[in-house]
Amino acid sequence: MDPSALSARPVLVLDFGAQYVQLIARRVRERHAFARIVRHDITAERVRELNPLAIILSGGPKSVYEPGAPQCDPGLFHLGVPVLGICYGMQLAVQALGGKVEAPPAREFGRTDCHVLDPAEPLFHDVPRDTVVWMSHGDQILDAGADFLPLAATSTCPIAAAKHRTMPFYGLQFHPEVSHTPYGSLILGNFLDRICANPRSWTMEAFIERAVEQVGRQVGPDQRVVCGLSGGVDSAVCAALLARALGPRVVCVFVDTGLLRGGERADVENVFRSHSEAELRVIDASTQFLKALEGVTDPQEKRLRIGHTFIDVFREEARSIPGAHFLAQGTLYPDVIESGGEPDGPTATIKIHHNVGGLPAELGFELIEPLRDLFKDEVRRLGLELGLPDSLVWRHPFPGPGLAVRCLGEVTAPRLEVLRQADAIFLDELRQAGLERQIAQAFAVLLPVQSVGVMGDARTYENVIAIRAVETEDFMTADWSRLPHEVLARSSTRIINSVKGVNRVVYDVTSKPPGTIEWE
Ligand SMILES: Nc1ncnc2c1ncn2[C@@H]1O[C@H](COP(=O)(O)OP(=O)(O)OP(=O)(O)O)[C@@H](O)[C@H]1O
Ligand SMILES: O=c1[nH]c(=O)c2[nH+]cn([C@@H]3O[C@H](COP(=O)(O)O)[C@@H](O)[C@H]3O)c2[nH]1
Ligand SMILES: NC(=O)CC[C@H](N)C(=O)O
Ligand SMILES: [Mg+2]
Repeated sequence: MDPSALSARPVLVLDFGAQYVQLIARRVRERHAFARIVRHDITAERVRELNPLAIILSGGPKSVYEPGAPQCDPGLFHLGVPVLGICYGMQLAVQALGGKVEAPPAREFGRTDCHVLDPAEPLFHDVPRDTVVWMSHGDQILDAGADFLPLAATSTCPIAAAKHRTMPFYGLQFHPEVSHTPYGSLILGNFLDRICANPRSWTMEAFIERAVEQVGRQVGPDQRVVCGLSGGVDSAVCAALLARALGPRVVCVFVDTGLLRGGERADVENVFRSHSEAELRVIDASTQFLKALEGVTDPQEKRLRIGHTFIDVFREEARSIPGAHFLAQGTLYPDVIESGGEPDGPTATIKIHHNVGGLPAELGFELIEPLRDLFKDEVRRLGLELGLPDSLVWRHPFPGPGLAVRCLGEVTAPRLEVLRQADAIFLDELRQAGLERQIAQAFAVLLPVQSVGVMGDARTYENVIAIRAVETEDFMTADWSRLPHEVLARSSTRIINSVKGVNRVVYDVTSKPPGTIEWE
């Protein structure tokens, strides 16, 4: 299925390496326009094919005049599509269109007072003339040339915003996407609504309609869909959408990988049967997964093998489902971006998500991934819209590769058991402290190192468990939770006292970035 077929005309966000490029995409979506992040060197020809509503050029760490600084196809400026350049993006466009960019003596970082020059300018509609913006730049536009009209200024940056006099190009030296620019979201909204005539069609109701129609068209009346169901919110929402489109032609398959948490299998069965009438098959493939992981310690290799084993299991099961040509998965936008290698997507591979980069070349199925364009918070809103219970919609995510990517080093049954016990205790402590909803995801990790301890007057040399709790909405960025010390203390004591083979517990205080949520 064409991944963008379900979506409205996109706002393409060209990624020049900005730390929070996803934030731009999310802000655009909050304004009911469909944002897609693409590589900075996407060709003007490809952009024309994608028929975008607008183009946004992101910020970036380089200086536009440096050799090797990332460029964009200059043809973009002549497509007649409105372009908004943010920081690096503005500097790049102004340089490409005849202006001059340099590093002035004073750099600007953080909150800055900004003066809007013309209150009638649509980009600044309803924005106070004197406002605060968030700056983060060492370079700025020294001379925009005769073709640009300055729109705003700060005390050291005379061209804090500008527009081209004849082409639909707008530039902002400051960052409208961060919450420290109080009117930033409004400015982005003005760009979309007043300059791009945004039809505001990116809503979850409209999404459901389009998705149901698209899936109904794709799957013939005698064909059936195998839907990988994990108990997580993504696959539950995916299954609910498919059930709406196809009724009993959806068969949900839950795979017990042997990499699940304690009690997970029974939980998933209970929850699913209580809210869905679709068929559910539960398959125990734990031996197969453990065998595939034997001797493997490299994180990417683990993910690849897990992705392949999932497909083997789905294929085997599909043999007993007549007309099962399709495999549906609850793949989300972050899974796709982080796996890298998407045709138009940004290039860096962070990790191979088992359900994207981990798939074998010969799948044997046509994939259906109706959530492939959505962020997690959007999937949750979709779930609520589809009538799924709160308890399911707000479940913490659990990755398909499961405990395998939290069992650092080799994955063996005894090591998994140590991890499973420690994880259950930590989650139980969080539940008892009433912290579950405020935390986005929490888990234990078994490290491949041993440390010295003393227990009952005797020396020990045993495993280390790391515990991790993070807060985030979209799982693209995250901060570690400031858990109360008592909760950490109780978790640590209980884990060491009751899990055999563990003598030390540490708490992970790394945000994302620079860390990722999982350790592998
Ligand atoms: N144990 C499993 N059995 C069958 N399919 C699975 C299993 N684990 C993962 N999948 C498939 O892989 C997809 C991606 O997994 P992922 O963990 O990202 O999503 P999820 O489990 O649906 O939601 P969440 O992110 O909330 O855990 C799932 O939507 C599902 O289709
Ligand atoms: O189904 C999945 N297959 C995977 O291969 C995978 N890797 C990470 N995750 C989950 O994605 C979110 C972001 O995780 P990271 O910050 O570790 O990339 C977190 O919620 C992770 O648990 C995965 N889910
Ligand atoms: N945040 C940015 O985009 C910075 C752009 C450029 N590197 C500068 O310092 O001005
Ligand atoms: Mg999951």
